Amino acid sequence: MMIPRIKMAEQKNKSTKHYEGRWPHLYKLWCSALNQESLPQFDRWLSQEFAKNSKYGSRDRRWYSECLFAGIRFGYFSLFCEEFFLKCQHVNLHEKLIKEFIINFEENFKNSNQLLSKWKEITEERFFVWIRLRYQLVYKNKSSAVSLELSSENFQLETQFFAKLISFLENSKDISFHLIFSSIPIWYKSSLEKRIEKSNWNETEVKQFLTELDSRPPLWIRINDLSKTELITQELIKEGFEFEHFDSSLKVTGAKGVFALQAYRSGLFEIQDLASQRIGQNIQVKNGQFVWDCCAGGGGKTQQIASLLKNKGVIYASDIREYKLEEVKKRARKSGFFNIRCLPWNGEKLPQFQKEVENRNGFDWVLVDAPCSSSGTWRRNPDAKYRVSSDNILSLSKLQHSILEKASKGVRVSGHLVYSTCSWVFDENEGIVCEFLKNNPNFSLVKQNLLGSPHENADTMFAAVLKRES
Ligand SMILES: C[S@@+](CC[C@H](N)C(=O)[O-])C[C@H]1O[C@@H](n2cnc3c(N)ncnc32)[C@H](O)[C@@H]1O
Repeated sequence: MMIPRIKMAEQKNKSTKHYEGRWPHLYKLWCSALNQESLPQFDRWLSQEFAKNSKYGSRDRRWYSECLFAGIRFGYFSLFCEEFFLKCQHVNLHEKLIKEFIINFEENFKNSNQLLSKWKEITEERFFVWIRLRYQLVYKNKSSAVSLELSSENFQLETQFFAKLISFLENSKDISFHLIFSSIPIWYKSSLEKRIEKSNWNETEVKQFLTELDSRPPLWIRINDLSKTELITQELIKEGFEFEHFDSSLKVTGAKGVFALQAYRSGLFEIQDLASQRIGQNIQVKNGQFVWDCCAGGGGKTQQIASLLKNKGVIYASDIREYKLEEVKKRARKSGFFNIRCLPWNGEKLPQFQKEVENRNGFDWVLVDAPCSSSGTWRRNPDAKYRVSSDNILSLSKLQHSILEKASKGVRVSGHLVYSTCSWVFDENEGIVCEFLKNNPNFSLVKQNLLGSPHENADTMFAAVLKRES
């Protein structure tokens, strides 16, 4: 395989040759990802690959990880460029031509299977030409650990074509152009238009939202017990991390992970995105109250609620996947929370809670952190944007509506129902809440908000607080 000459700016004192040696390995990893039965959950798949390849050092891993994530992040864009280039490289580019090509592209690529089979047809070298050109634009504006540059004598035609195309995509008012530039499948166009309209986003907010998708989000941690803040920050400083403090949250930057820290191992803090923390903050529990976290997953929010309750109240954690509840129990033990009771639930009839719940006529708080498209987590998991198409959104919203309806039966009079997702799609959020309120006049809306990006440097999530009046 021909390896293009490249210049790497990761460490200026290292020879270019050193980095060139990595490209064949990168291509092999990329092929292996594409040869899975379906698009793998990328972060999980990559850590398994690294575990199999102990020969990769930590710098190599960081480089491969950044490049492969860029591959997934900008894979839709790369495919668009390659198809467009092959068809129109000798033609003068103009807005109408690009528009027509986008319509054609949308027709041909309607789901992840179609994308995946086309990605397999493009040589890895050509696929990464567009990725590298696109990635450079990110690098210009942000400090990043890795930079990829194409040598000027290689791929000149592609580089010139890219520059012309980008000037159209960046300067157009057409939302389809922005979607292509941000490598978001066009099938999200109507959802994004609806979000812009309903949230009344101005141009800056739209730009901020789309630009933040270009790179990974920062690492956010949540302090379990504020009285231990000093202990945590001391260890972070000692281990060379930098951080910014926001109430009980810290934005942490460092060359290594935080898993090895004593403060993490002894449960003094949890890794939790800021937007996810904002959801938990809606649950304003008082000492002694009862909470049901009915889609608890691995227990991120269960832990947060437990830290608010300080063992003076009870939390039931449920999920359809029982193995996830094992994780909830493990984390509870680590953090010293003794008031978490795990009970599987399949989203239908209420589970058999202990008598204590019946005695109180239900829960003070029920949290429905519903399964969703995960569109708000694309920065972290860019593969998620290809996994869901418009049809999936429809079936997801039916499931969300059903779970919310069933879970609401667990709320006592004057208690609260909190509905949340890690999605920015209106039909999974405000749309569900609106339908629920129509069917349940005994509930009223206290508040509903989109959380995180574009207003905070975090994922984008949604939370609505409803009160049972009678
Ligand atoms: C968004 S995740 C929850 C994340 C979790 N609350 C956290 O903070 O880490 C949604 C969860 O809903 C669960 N789920 C999906 N369908 C369900 C159903 N019909 N009934 C109950 N839980 C369901 C999934 O297994 C998944 O763990």
